[in-house]
Amino acid sequence: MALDKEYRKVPGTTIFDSEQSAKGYHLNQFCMSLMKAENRERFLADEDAYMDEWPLTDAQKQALRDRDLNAAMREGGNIYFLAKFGATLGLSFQQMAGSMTGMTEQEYRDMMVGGGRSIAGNRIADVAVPEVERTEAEIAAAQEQDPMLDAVRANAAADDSVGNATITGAVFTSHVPAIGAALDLGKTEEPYWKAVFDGYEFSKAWEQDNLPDVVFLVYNDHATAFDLSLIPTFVLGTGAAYPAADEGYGPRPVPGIEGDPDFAAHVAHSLIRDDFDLTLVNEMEVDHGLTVPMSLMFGQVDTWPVKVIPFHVNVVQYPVPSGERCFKLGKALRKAIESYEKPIKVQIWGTGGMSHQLQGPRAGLINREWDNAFLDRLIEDPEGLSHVPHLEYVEEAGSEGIELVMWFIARGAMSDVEGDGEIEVVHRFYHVPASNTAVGHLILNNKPSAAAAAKE
Ligand SMILES: O=C(O)c1ccc(O)c(O)c1
Repeated sequence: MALDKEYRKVPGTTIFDSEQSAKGYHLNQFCMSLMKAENRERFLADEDAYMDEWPLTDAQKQALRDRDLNAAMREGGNIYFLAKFGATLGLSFQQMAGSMTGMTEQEYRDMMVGGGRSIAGNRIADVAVPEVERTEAEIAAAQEQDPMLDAVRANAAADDSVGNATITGAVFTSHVPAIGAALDLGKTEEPYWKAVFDGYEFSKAWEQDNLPDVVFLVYNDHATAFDLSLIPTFVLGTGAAYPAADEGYGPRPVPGIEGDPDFAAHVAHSLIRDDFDLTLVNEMEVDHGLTVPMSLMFGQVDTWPVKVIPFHVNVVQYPVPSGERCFKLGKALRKAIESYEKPIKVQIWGTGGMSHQLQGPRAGLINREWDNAFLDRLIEDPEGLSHVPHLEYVEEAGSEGIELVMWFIARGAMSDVEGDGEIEVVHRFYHVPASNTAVGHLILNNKPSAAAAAKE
């Protein structure tokens, strides 16, 4: 079922949602650049030359040249960003707002002094014209004017296939950086590393046979994209591309990640409406937390064969989210994915863990028994396991073992959780050590019941 966007019907109003944001991304970032005095000077000295430095569309540039804020908003501009442009031109916020109303500056000011625009006549019902009363030409003209439908039309034109997205499986794996280094430096045949990579031979073959269109990849950033200046709990990547980060040893020699902005925007709408207050990010570099699982599952390739939606969870600075919260998020994620009206196949990956402690006198802690009990319960009793408190992870699985809470997002999205399907354990692997860490790996096939599959 498509998400309702009734807000598009409010007269004289453009709601800045993910679709508009994607459309106006460069326009808004261009406006942001005008926050610097030096850039304002360069813009005012030669507007076209400065605009040409940005990947703006002709329509966006023309809107700016015309000082037409309505047109700029149709092209994806947001008023708070456009206000930087207006300020550069010396306009007050009242002048900017008034310029969009068809009134003179004086008329607008007088209206505001007189109590502002009345709500009477400005509700949805006041402007809704019954379709039958409009000629086809009028309808076509109105649709042409409706910028909010552009993204929808573009999607429809690009894809005429029918059916909804399906979750085909879940992959759980550690994401130790040294595994990436071993691959990149050609050490996979060394006995120490062979024992690790052998556990993924089956996985690579399985992944090729069960290639999804998109991987929803849950991981934690390790002080790479997010340092202490910004500590979001949950981050959803809504961008088009994510380069591999330089974590201090030079960037890994792996391809960049291609995102899926349209699908990610849909997931964002659905999850946020279900009260998961996500941070959305359009530009970020991704570290070993994301690239090592990709290498383990796809090997060394020139291009990754799937699109990826990165999903970061803060497990670095406490308070970090609980297993329960992540499990509930997984359930909401299933709803979000299965309501996406394109017949794409999606895998959800949970990464991080298993037991490891990278700090202090207890560094090197490994708890095989706890790890294997975790894997057993993740399969059989994920709901019960999700109630394990943070302290148990830290005490039993080491301070960095807390990464395991992320696995619940993938597990919560499996059909058996809601009782309308089953999972099948396809592969399980456990090995100690990889650097300071116990490596755990699990692959689950997701098998929704026939009734649940038909509903999708
Ligand atoms: O075992 C390690 O070396 C190691 C280092 C950094 C990580 O983020 C990690 O998960 C493991």
